[in-house]
Amino acid sequence: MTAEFSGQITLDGPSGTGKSSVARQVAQQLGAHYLDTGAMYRAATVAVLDAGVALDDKVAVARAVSAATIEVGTDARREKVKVDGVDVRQRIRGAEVTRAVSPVSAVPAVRRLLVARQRELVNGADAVVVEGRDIGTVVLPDATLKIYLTASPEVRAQRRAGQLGVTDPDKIAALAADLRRRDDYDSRRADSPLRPAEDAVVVDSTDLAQEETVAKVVALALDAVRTGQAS
Ligand SMILES: Nc1ncnc2c1ncn2[C@@H]1O[C@H](COP(=O)(O)OP(=O)(O)OP(=O)(O)O)[C@@H](O)[C@H]1O
Ligand SMILES: Nc1ccn([C@H]2C[C@H](O)[C@@H](COP(=O)(O)O)O2)c(=O)n1
Repeated sequence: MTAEFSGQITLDGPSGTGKSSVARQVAQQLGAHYLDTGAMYRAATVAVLDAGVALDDKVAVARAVSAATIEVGTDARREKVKVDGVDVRQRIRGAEVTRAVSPVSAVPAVRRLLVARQRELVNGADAVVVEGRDIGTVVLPDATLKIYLTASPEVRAQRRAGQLGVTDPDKIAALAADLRRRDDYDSRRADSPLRPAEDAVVVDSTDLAQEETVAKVVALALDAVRTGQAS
């Protein structure tokens, strides 16, 4: 563990670029807290699905999210995601939630609720790594270091296949289509679309091993603290 870092690191980027894996490891190496904001939108989606409301009924969607108690932890070594006291760590990664999360997260009232919660969770932490889609642009615009993580669509689909143990080429093609569909939705929405912050450092991990990506972000973070700026 390196104890030299204090401040906020944001890690945004498209689906399957490795944000969660990299952010968690960077946080562990820097002794920082870690917040997975995608898990918060996924937990909100569980609440919406369980309320049985139509995904295009924005008022009902926001009401369902507001009525639920969503708990997401910030310990980089122990994942905690609960909805109304129920552990949903596995459920939020399933196909039902993954299909519904983009429309739920595009509802402005849902974003207002969760962004406020995200700021509450990280403010006060001496060191924190926060990953998502709008962290550098909206949630923490004054962060110490902003990273925008990318990788080619082919590599992202292969990584997701490896994560799920999928080898059938047709299924890998379906995973690639799902990544494209989600990125398209997340980048085209009106409220807080996926895009790099103007002052973000773009890290292309296409040809990097995960440990190399982590090492690069850790080096940038320590450099940002030393020089007082991100790049
Ligand atoms: N160079 C690399 N950098 C980051 N992750 C990598 C790398 N190589 C392989 N991976 C793997 O890619 C997979 C996808 O990573 P992860 O789930 O962290 O992505 P993500 O961007 O958080 O995805 P999503 O936005 O869909 O939640 C993981 O199994 C991770 O270990
Ligand atoms: N800051 C964030 C984080 C996530 N989302 C939305 C868009 C994603 O498709 C979905 C799931 O995120 P993942 O777990 O795949 O990182 O949540 C968002 O809009 N803003």
